Amino acid sequence: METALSSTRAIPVHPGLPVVGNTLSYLRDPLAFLRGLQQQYGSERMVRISVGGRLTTLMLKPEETKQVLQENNRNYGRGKSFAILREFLGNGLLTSDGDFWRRQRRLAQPAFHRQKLILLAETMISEAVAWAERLETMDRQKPVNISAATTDVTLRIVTKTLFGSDLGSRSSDLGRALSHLNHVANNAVINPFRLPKWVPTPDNRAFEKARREVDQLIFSIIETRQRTGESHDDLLDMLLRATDDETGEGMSDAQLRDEMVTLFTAGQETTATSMAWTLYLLAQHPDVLARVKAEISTTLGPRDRPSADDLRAMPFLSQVINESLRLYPPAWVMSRLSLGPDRFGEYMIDANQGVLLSPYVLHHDPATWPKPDQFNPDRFAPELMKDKSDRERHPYSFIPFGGGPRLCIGNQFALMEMQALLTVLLHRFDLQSVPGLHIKPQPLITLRPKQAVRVFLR
Ligand code: HEM
Repeated sequence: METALSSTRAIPVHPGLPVVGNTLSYLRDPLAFLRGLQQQYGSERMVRISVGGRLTTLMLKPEETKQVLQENNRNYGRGKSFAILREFLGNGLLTSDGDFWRRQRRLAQPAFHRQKLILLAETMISEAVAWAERLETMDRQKPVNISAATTDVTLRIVTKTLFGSDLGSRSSDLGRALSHLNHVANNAVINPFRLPKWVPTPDNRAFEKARREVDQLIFSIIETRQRTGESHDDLLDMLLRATDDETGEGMSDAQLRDEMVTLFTAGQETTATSMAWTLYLLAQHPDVLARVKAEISTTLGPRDRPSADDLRAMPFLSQVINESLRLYPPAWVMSRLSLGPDRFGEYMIDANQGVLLSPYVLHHDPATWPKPDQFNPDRFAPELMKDKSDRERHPYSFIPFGGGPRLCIGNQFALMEMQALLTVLLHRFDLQSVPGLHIKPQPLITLRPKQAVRVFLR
């Protein structure tokens, strides 16, 4: 014990201003701030920063990130930063912790197995085709707002794959109500002056109204399903029928509501944003675009509509998606709270400490990713998966979907959706950039393009 203590070294602390610490630098430009820390403290592997009155340890390397997310994951909980999300997601997979989370994850996991996802692939492909047809009716001389277009199509896909296609007019009501709730919640999360939810501010009232509307719709859909007993190939059905192997119990209606809203929220904006970034990058890199289009053409041959098998048979398309997720990971930071002490070599993190993990920082580490700002999908070619010293890249140097037991449950879903949309769109259209358009990332809850992405579809 004595040896362990004597070999402990203090984690470096980034100097800041009295009282506010590093809050202003962080708020001014979070991405530049985090990358600056990586440059300055990378060799120390972690650094302490003080943001919003709380000391947090930022992990700068894959090994320590892996320890938090995987090796010692039971030592880390969600912490306070998830409180606002919990207000509208309830106690769903994203916001719950401990044994409750473990049970929910066990129940939900089978719905995301590969074979089950294949059933959803057909819905994704049909929606992709309908999307391309809608885009075909637009004026080709004008640039298309691709951010709005990807929001629209991902909303349709997530509503259909979660709640099925038998909703009729309730489908668009539900899509609208959920995205409204999402929008209101986004504002709440980024508003530092938000008053407690019991104060009837316009924002709080809008939030309550949106939540009531979503709840009414979801509970009525669940009730119809239970009453008719009809079977559907959608996620709601899979979750309705899920029972815990250990206890034989299923989910309550309230829990189902929380999981459905969670899946919708976690799955829609992330995928829409990644799609917009990918199309932006492709429009800026005609050489890469030509290679993807050639791969799609060879795979599809004379067919217009891809099959689920086609989607998995295009390695270069997957490389492009990975490289886009590397440059612009929608979940750019993830936070945790330590439950007990944890040792990292010479460093010690005590109980009750904030820990920040950042896919964005890891994805831009020049030690692993030479010229990290360059878009180069060949980095993901199997023979090139090496770091600067020609070693295999550490698996945690690329974590757009997180890692360990809390790895994104929808990762395969999201990749399949992106593959379907990109395949159909790029097969039908030629993509061209709008001259002079250079878009910076804006780190909100997700890492969004700062302005709408516009491209020519010809
Ligand atoms: C490009 C798209 C996506 C990205 C980049 C992404 C990223 C992530 C990340 C990084 C986490 C881990 C968060 C943490 O550990 O703190 C996560 C968790 C989660 N994601 Fe995704 N996600 C995407 C799409 C989806 C989709 C399509 C769904 C559902 C249909 C989904 C559902 C979830 C859920 C439920 C969790 C919580 C899992 C748990 O803690 O057990 N995500 N996602």
